Amino acid sequence: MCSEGKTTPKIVRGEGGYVLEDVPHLIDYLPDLPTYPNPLQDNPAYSVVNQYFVDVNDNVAQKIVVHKSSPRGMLFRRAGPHQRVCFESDEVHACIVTCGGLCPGLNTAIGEIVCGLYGMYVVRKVLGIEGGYRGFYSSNTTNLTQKSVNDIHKRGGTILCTSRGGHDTLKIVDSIEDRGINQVYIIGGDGTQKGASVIFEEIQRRGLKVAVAGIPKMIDNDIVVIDQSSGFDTAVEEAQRAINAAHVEAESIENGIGVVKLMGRYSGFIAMYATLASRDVDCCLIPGSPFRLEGKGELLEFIEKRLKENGHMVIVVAEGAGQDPTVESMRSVDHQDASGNKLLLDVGLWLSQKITDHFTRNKKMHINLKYIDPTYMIRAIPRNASDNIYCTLLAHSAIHGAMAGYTGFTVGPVNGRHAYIPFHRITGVQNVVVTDRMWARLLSSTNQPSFLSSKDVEDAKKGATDAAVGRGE
Ligand SMILES: Nc1ncnc2c1ncn2[C@@H]1O[C@H](COP(=O)(O)OP(=O)(O)OP(=O)(O)O)[C@@H](O)[C@H]1O
Ligand SMILES: O=P(O)(O)OC[C@H]1O[C@](O)(CO)[C@@H](O)[C@@H]1O
Ligand SMILES: [Mg+2]
Repeated sequence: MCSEGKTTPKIVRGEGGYVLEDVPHLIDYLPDLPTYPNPLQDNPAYSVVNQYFVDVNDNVAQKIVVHKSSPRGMLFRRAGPHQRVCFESDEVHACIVTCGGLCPGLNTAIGEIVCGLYGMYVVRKVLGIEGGYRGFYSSNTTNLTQKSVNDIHKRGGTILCTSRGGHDTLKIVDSIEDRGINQVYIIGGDGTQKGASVIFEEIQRRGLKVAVAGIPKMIDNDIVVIDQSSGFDTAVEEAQRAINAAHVEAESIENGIGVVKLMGRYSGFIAMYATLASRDVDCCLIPGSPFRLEGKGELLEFIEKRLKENGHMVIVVAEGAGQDPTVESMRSVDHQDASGNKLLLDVGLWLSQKITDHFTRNKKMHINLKYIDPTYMIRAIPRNASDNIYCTLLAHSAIHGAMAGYTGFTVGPVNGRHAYIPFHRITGVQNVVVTDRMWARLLSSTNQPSFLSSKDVEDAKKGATDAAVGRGE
């Protein structure tokens, strides 16, 4: 595995505090590249729409809440079809790969890249790389056609299969070069985008006319800059079913406790949003907001209090929660998956055991605890309607960008508008739940204590500032 790319940021400054963080373009290292009229101008569907093409000077602002005296913030290039493209239709040989964990909407993204290339740009050569990054050099490939992807958007998973690890940059780029591929569409999470970044670096170093486009997917919502990652909405919706079940079980028995563990290795977005959406949850625990079990005002005391008040309670715990020293014992510190991600032991099981032990030990109350772990169920399902449309737009934006010659970018919505974001802006830092207004809404909705000491509050505030700096805000 290589480290992230070292591309120098392409910053364009103008009057009035204008700062564009542009994405690389093939012309940056292939200055004589010819351009062609975009075939969309003759497409009966698109030619009737006013202003279908984006202006090359259209930008999207990262910061939309500004202060009178504060800097205006960074701009990104607006995504969309351009009047001129850098590829002729019959010269395009595209490939698509899916990497990392599953996520609802992967098949939509694959299908829409294929159909978009065929339908909008009259491309006829699209290759599916099977089994993630290692598939470039060790697996089969499959020819993708509009017919072969016809109804895959209705299915969960990825028809191309996926994997962790196996990112061998040189072998991957050799394979791209040997096969004559000139557009690479890479669908995956934060790790995948890091991998895409180093592939782009190597392609640029070799001076190849190959556009590399990243399409972000991940249920954890841990990619910075973009508003929200695709698949997240579906995962939150599916998590409701587990929370409902926990609630029904808990309220139907004396002193019932339902514990639901939701995915989120480093970030607690699924847990936080699923809790806010449900309103049946009494307590939500996420990474970044430490809690302790024993002691005044701590978790076990709160559970006892809530049971006395309501007779039942529901706890949602993100899988990455409980990483502070108090619960250090449950962490498998030395273990990593093939991609280098930290492997955790089951915080839900650990917590359930601790709660049960506590109430058995002090004999004050007989509790009935049910532990529900819907882990893979929330990501192995087909995408919902909104993620389907979202993935369609991501795929189309990626195609338009690659056809226009942009490269080394991830596409995604920034304040509601799709933009091209240079890889390095999203690979350096991970998106985590900042204990800000949304977290305050959650605390107020569940009426749980924050479990934070004054030192924790200080640390959280510092963490929030650092995270904002990391996100470039
Ligand atoms: N720093 C890196 N450099 C090169 N490749 C990387 C890097 N980090 C991760 N990768 C590769 O990216 C692929 C996916 O990474 P990972 O397993 O972390 O999933 P992800 O894309 O973050 O998705 P998710 O976390 O949502 O499951 C793997 O094949 C991994 O080898
Ligand atoms: O078991 P796997 O496939 O490695 O996936 C588990 C991980 O996937 C994620 O959902 C990211 O896709 C993490 O939250 C979780 O830790
Ligand atoms: Mg990841």
